[in-house]
Amino acid sequence: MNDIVQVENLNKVFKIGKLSKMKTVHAINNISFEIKNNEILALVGESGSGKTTVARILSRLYKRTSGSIKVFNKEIPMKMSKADELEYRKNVQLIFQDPFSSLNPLHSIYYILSRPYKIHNLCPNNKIRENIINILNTVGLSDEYLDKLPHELSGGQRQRIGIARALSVNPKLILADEPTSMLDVSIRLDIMNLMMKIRDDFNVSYLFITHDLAGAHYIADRIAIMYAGDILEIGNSSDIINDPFHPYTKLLKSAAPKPESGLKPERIDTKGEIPDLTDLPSGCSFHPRCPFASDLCRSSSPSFHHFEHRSVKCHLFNNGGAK
Ligand SMILES: Nc1ncnc2c1ncn2[C@@H]1O[C@H](COP(=O)(O)OP(=O)(O)OP(=O)(O)O)[C@@H](O)[C@H]1O
Repeated sequence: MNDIVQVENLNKVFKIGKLSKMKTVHAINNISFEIKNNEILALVGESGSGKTTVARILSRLYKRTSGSIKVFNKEIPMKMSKADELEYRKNVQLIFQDPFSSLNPLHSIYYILSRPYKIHNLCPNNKIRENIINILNTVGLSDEYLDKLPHELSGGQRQRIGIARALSVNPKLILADEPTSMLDVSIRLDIMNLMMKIRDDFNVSYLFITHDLAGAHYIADRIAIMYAGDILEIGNSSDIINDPFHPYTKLLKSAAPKPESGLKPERIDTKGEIPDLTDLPSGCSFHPRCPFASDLCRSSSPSFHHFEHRSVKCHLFNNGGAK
């Protein structure tokens, strides 16, 4: 499979506060990953681990502090011409978490879905309506929604409109930032199934951001586990869920709430919370919470150890890796 996106040594810091009280938030700390053609990569982690920041950098809503981003093997510069920016946004679309606020309440569904066709000049004006109806059908809605306002739709229907809007420009990559977290449990599966069908029918790749390990297992080919702006384990979904290697992945699995997901609870003893990103701990960022932490973990940052279908950033694997 060819890579759609290659991210290398990505960093993002935010400066917060003023003058002498200014602090540096280390939101993303030197992460690397790739998303392959037709692949769904899930980014999983607790609140504040940096998932949304990654999506915002990839969608160019945030500027990266440093690091390299390649799309189709072409380096994406920090600054782009307007034409290149438009082309980039056509290829890389974002679906938002909140289907209630991501659609302008004053505009009809027709108007909302017509914008991408006009902005990107995708077809003659007299073809827009036909294309919108096709895309509505693709996301499981009919033309009776064209004249409705967003408040007349359910959360699931609104998220379908968000997906239709993203899909209308024929993107190569969709960045889906917790697209199901605000929906009823019964609707979540429908939306994930729709996204998977779209992946197959339109050959798009996704970066799927979620707190929910079970949801990630359901939809994703590979999972990257994020903690304090870093990726601690990345690899094949089934391997990571059925047999997590990193102590933090084990912790996430043990906290996964859904017995019907097939996840077997495996409690590990741990303490504490995600570290202060303005004052990251020395060594491994997870060591203050890790029941297996040694002096080495406190003093030295681990590098990745590579296994057949995954990579793990943990000193426990230094000697080939007893788990
Ligand atoms: N614009 C900003 N200015 C300052 N700090 C920011 C900004 N955006 C994000 N952060 C900080 O960066 C860190 C990562 O935030 P981010 O929203 O990416 O995490 P997340 O994993 O997506 O969390 P959640 O699941 O709650 O959305 C947090 O400490 C957050 O406070």
